[in-house]
Amino acid sequence: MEPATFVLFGATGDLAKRKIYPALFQLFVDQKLPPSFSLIGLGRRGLSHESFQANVEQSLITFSRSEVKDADVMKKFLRAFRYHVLDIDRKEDYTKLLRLVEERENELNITPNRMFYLSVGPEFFETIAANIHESGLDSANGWKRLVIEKPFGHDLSSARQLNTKLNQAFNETEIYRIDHYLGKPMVQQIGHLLHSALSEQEYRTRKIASVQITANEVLGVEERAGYYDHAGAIRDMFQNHMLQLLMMLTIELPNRSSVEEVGKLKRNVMKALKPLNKTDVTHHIIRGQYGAGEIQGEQVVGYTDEPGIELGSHNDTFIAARLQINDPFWKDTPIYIRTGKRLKEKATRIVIEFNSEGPLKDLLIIEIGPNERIFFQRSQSGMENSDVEIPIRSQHSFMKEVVKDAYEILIHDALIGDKTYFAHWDEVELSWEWVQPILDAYRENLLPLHIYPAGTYGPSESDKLLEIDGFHWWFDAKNVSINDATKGESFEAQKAELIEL
Ligand SMILES: NC(=O)C1=CN([C@@H]2O[C@H](COP(=O)(O)OP(=O)(O)OC[C@H]3O[C@@H](n4cnc5c(N)ncnc54)[C@H](OP(=O)(O)O)[C@@H]3O)[C@@H](O)[C@H]2O)C=CC1
Ligand SMILES: O=C1O[C@H](COP(=O)(O)O)[C@@H](O)[C@H](O)[C@H]1O
Repeated sequence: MEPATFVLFGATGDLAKRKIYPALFQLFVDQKLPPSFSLIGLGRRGLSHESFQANVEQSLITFSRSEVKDADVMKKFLRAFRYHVLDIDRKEDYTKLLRLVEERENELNITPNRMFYLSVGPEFFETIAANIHESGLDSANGWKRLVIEKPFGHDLSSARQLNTKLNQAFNETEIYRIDHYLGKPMVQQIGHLLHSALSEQEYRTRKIASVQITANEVLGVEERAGYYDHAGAIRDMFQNHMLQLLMMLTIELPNRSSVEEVGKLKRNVMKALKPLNKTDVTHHIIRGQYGAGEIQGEQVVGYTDEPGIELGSHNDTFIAARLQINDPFWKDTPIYIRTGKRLKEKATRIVIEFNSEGPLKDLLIIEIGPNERIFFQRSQSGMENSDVEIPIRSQHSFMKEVVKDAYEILIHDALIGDKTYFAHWDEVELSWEWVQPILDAYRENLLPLHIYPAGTYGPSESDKLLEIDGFHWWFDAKNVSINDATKGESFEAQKAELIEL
């Protein structure tokens, strides 16, 4: 791996502490960082190199998943860390930063490969990219990469404008847009797993009746009111993570696919998605907001009583949607997506329901979080019994190894220059295009805002969205719980057999 300098904007922030430092440390322990690695942390607050290193150490002690918490190993890792005071708007701070970066490159005798990681609010992305360019930080004789956190824009036009600005300093091949769902090991495999799991016959005869993609959260808005109250579930989760899950599920990736192939396949899915207009939205989208309720035995306040939330806010904390992909394979299969905060349980999962006569349904279940697994199950709606799980034995490493954190995978990919599991501009733009009529309908209040009690599965209208098509959400406690699986029949063809992928 080539040597590199990791220039981290927002080095004193929450994401850096909880995710970026632990991921880098794990890569260090696994010997997956470049041998000559240097990190320069940036922020406004004045810190010495030593106190910065001490803060990073503290975050490793609190958040690292590594079993190695040995003081000597940490010290060795922390030796690579320096801190520099920088105000994003002050051009002279970038000139000083350039000097420090060059000094470190000379000390370590490394090629000036520079990775600029923007772990700061999105309002700063344009300014930082422009100042990097003007200061000459981007013009050394090595590679340069820009890693940016979400959200990428606030709507279609702001996303386009942001992209144009970033392109003045970095070209598309140098921009790495993080969507941490794309770093989840199961998500990287889902298209492949789905297509391998379906037998040839099922695949050809198109027996899939429906697809459900769920990302339920127990957490509320927490300390992020300022951001979330202007984003809502639609921008925070749906436009990015949920549509990425849809793309990853419905493309079939050849084994060694290039970044261009992946981008093209994902683009095709988004282009085939039947567009909504403002008036269709009412039939396809359910908007919700949590009220007060009980979560895991504790009373919690409603969204509008959360600290920092605007009085009478109409912001959405839940969205459910019915989508349709107009391509030969998926055209008759409704796809339902839902995500929300303050729901009964944390669960990110995909359920594929197969066509069948009678009450027993054959399901393929792909659990993405909190645990990762994939299995077939025969289930009966509304009953406490459902049947034998047929786990799918996979050769894929994630089934055998400790599951890696998405940030470990994505930071490593960025360091080696692999953009496969980053959001490409075309698909980001197409996602905003699809979502824009919903944003318009929200703004014009064309869609009711359903208040749901915290600790439930969202507004009952989200159930009706499926009921009119003859379906229901699987595995809500009122239907069948995955954990309550008991004995019964299993898929005839796969009975008692593990399925090898
Ligand atoms: N936290 C999370 O779980 C997630 C965050 N994100 C995204 O990551 C990014 C960072 O979020 P998070 O870490 O939570 O934010 P925080 O508010 O915790 O941190 C913001 C960071 O930006 C720095 N900063 C703010 N203003 C300036 C300025 N004018 N000049 C220089 N530095 C500045 C702060 O440093 P200082 O105060 O020292 O100036 C601080 O290090 C955001 O884009 C967010 O949307 C994405 C997914 C999850
Ligand atoms: O990006 C975000 O994701 C988290 C949910 O991520 P997960 O990996 O725990 O499923 C969400 O809580 C947050 O609001 C959002 O910004």
